[in-house]
Amino acid sequence: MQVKDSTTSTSSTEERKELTSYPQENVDYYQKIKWNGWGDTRKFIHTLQPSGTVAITTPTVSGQPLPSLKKFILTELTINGQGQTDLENSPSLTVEDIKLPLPRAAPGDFARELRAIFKPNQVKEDKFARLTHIYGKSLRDLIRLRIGLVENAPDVVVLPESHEEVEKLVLAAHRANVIIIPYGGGSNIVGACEPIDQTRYTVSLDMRRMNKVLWVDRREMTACIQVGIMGPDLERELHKSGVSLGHDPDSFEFSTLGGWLATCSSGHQSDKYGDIEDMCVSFKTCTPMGTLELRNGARAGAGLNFKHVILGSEGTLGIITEAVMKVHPVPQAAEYYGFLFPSFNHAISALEQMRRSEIIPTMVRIYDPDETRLSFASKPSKGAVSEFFSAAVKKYLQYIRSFDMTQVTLSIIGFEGPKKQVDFVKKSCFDILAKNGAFGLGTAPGKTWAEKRYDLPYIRDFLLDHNMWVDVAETTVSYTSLIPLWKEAKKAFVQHYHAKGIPAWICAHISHTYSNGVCLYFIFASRQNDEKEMTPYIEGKRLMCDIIMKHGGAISHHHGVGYEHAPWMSRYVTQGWVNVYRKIKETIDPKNICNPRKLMPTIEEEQGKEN
Ligand SMILES: Cc1cc2nc3c(=O)[nH]c(=O)nc-3n(C[C@H](O)[C@H](O)[C@H](O)COP(=O)(O)OP(=O)(O)OC[C@H]3O[C@@H](n4cnc5c(N)ncnc54)[C@H](O)[C@@H]3O)c2cc1C
Repeated sequence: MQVKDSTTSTSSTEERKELTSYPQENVDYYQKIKWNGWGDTRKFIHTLQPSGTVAITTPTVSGQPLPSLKKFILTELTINGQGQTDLENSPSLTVEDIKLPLPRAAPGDFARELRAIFKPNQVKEDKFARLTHIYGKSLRDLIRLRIGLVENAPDVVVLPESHEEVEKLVLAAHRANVIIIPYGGGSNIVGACEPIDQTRYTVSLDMRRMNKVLWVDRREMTACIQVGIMGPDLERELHKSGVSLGHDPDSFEFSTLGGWLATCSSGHQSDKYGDIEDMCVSFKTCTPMGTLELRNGARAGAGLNFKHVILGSEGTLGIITEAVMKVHPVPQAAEYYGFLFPSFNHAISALEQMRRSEIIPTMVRIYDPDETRLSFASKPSKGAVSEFFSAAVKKYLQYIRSFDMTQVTLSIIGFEGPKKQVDFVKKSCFDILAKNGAFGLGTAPGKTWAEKRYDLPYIRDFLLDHNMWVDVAETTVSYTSLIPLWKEAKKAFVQHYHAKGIPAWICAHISHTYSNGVCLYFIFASRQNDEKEMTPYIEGKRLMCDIIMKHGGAISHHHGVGYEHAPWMSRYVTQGWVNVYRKIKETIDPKNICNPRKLMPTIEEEQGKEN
């Protein structure tokens, strides 16, 4: 093993600079995204104002107060009502404070081959480029960046612009035994892009310059797309031809088509348009054994569907460069409504009835009572009239409809498609909702949800700035196991931390629905200790995964595996399939250069010899 020196590598001032404003053309995405937090460097900054109120700055509003958020945090993150009286400060280190390991020397002819394949501005070796391609956006990643815990880094970041360049690079890397880690938006939260092998020269392959829609076929309703394209760019380009992909994950603004395919991603409207694997027709994958392609076509019954060997393979079998995706017309109507139910059970009962009726909305999100309260507490004040209306609704529900206000459950339900279809589906669903005690809030909450749907993750940065942490766990679970899992996970999580004298808070929502189950998504929070130790957090995450497995849930519905979930994979897919995967990997990538030590545990890890 090579011994690393912890000195910083050199870089030009221009490349090291984090951008806080960027009208410039030709700025790469990694320079526009927060290196130690979520999202765009220019917007969605939560701050604590001198008055003590939390405020948010967005591209359009500066310092908009969120009057209830601080009180909510201080009263909810407690043990038996006892907790902090004010928020503490825990600032992050700066880029300059962080020391990266020195880059390893490129083996053999590899450096010369890189220069032959790529233009100089496609190959970055500066500190900022290397630093921003080490981690994804998991809590563990952000904490390590904020405290400067960096043990390994890619030696070079390469930004390809075509399939042919990737093809040549992979073959050169195979010859030289160089590791390649594909990097899309870097939005994964499972350690999927992190270089773990410290012995070999490592390339982070940033796909985001491969961002073109190559063609749209309006007859077959398909589009061929370079997979480094980010969500908003993709939809903007498709809309020019009157079509849409309809894939809208919470990370939409900062993730790529390639990342979605490689992690089996799922978007808000998956109930109608399907998950990413349903939308995908074919793609090209550059592997050390050459490029693997699939035929286009509506469907094939000729043997195994090899599409599924690559989908979800998280860069461990090769690099996806271009994909043919199904598209659909930009919806004529898109209507989103808010409802309040007397309880989580009432909302689930309505959902099951809608599913059984086979007339289903485009999206159903159901927030449990704790997340309902978080949702209301994170809102900006809308003024006196709106506040009066909210108070009146509350009184009506409490005294006329006999709602127990501690159990109120918010749901956002959306309908998209041709207007006639939307009206038909809406009518059927509204009848079912009414029979299950739902109180309609109209389109205002739906509109707010649609406008703010990408904003919630920014709160995590604010919590980290104030010595707290928040993380998530999600799963697919059957209707039968849904409530038992929800109850046990919430109770066990809080008990686990309280037993150690640490405050804890947990909520959940249903984010995707199927005829045989749902995606149940937990959000949980606690306080950091002064040393920023990750053990307490990792214990909580393990606890959640174990409970999910106990109730027959999937180890992930849409966040993927990386190395975070790899320890559960033998139990989840069973050992037989782990062995099959290993044989496929050996065949396609015999030197293990493609994103090693992700997705499945190594034999040594299984035998407990490595962590
Ligand atoms: C705030 C937040 C919200 C999120 N919400 C959702 C959600 O609603 N739905 C959802 O599905 N996920 C969600 N995620 C998880 C994450 O956004 C998804 O896993 C996403 O698909 C990752 O895409 P990416 O482009 O960022 O990929 P990256 O994070 O860059 O990479 C993910 C994995 O894919 C591999 N990879 C990337 N590009 C390629 C390629 N071209 N060829 C081969 N392998 C490749 C990488 O090597 C890595 O293993 C969320 C994450 C965050 C932080």
